[in-house]
Amino acid sequence: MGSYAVEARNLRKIFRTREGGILFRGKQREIVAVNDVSFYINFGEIFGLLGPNGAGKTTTIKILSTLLLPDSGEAWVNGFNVVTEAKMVRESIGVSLYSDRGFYWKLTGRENLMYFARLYHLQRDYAERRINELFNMLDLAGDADRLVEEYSTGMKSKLNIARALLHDPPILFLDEPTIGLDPNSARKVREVVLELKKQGKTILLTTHNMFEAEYLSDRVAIINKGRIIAIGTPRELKEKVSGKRVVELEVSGNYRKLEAGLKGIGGVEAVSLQENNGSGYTSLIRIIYSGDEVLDRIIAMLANSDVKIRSLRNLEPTLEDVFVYYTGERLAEKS
Ligand SMILES: Nc1ncnc2c1ncn2[C@@H]1O[C@H](COP(=O)(O)OP(=O)(O)OP(=O)(O)O)[C@@H](O)[C@H]1O
Repeated sequence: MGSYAVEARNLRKIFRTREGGILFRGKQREIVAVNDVSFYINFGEIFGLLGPNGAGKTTTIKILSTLLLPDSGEAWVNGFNVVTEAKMVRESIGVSLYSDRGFYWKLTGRENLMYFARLYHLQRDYAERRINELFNMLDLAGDADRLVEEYSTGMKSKLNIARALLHDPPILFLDEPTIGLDPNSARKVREVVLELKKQGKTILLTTHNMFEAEYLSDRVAIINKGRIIAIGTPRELKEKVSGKRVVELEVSGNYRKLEAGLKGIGGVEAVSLQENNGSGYTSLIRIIYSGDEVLDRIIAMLANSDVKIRSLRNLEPTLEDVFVYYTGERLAEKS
């Protein structure tokens, strides 16, 4: 446990809620948000937790940040136990949670960071220098003295990351660092993540964007419904689907009726659907298959139905296909 930056062993977290909320006290429901999750992160590594909404990524980060207690299992961060040595864990980490932007809107970006620096008992001189450094690193220098209420989503996200870095922690947890950002801000945040790695930081980031996971991470854990379904370098993960072929068909019409038939074609290994591909009219079917002539059979089946093929693309397998291969579902393609 001492030799890893982060180690999680069989973590499990169950939320118990009541249907209908507080007013209508309905049946109790159990949600296993994190189910037997184990992984380690080496010092200096960027580790991506990739999974769709509700997969358990944020809950895992909250357990590792000491914000939630696990129901069972153990975890260590920087060698410290997240339950029994929570204070030492908190001193070792910087956390940027997607849901928590908690800034004072009527203060400037700089004043906000100064406030948090005081909360961390940072020396004033150090804090002033560090805040300037972070504003420069995040391309926020020009906006440092504007009120946070005037900040765009991207600027608030960057300020959130700056706050996590104030005390220069060796380990960073970034929850969906680029979600909702415009492409330029997202690119900047990715550059900053790589720069932080160069400085020797260990970074755990969550994302539902497979390109981001692949681009940034040394190793990736794919998580779905609370369980880790595969772990490895992006290359190792893609080897699980190497040798297989991937075709993406854009179709219009009622595809659902055909789904079982397509899955039944010999050589078809996984079929997944993304409905209403932006336009609202078409769906994207992604099919992983192996063997010759399988594509001909797929096309023949579609041609004999009332579904119309709008376009067809052969693709190189990606992490998305690893996810599809294991789950038969698609990652939400928002970003
Ligand atoms: N406080 C809570 N009470 C009840 N259920 C919760 C609570 N927090 C999370 N959950 C549930 O636990 C599951 C995992 O949620 P979590 O936020 O960890 O997922 P996630 O992978 O981070 O997804 P997202 O990207 O949507 O945040 C979900 O089903 C969610 O509804």
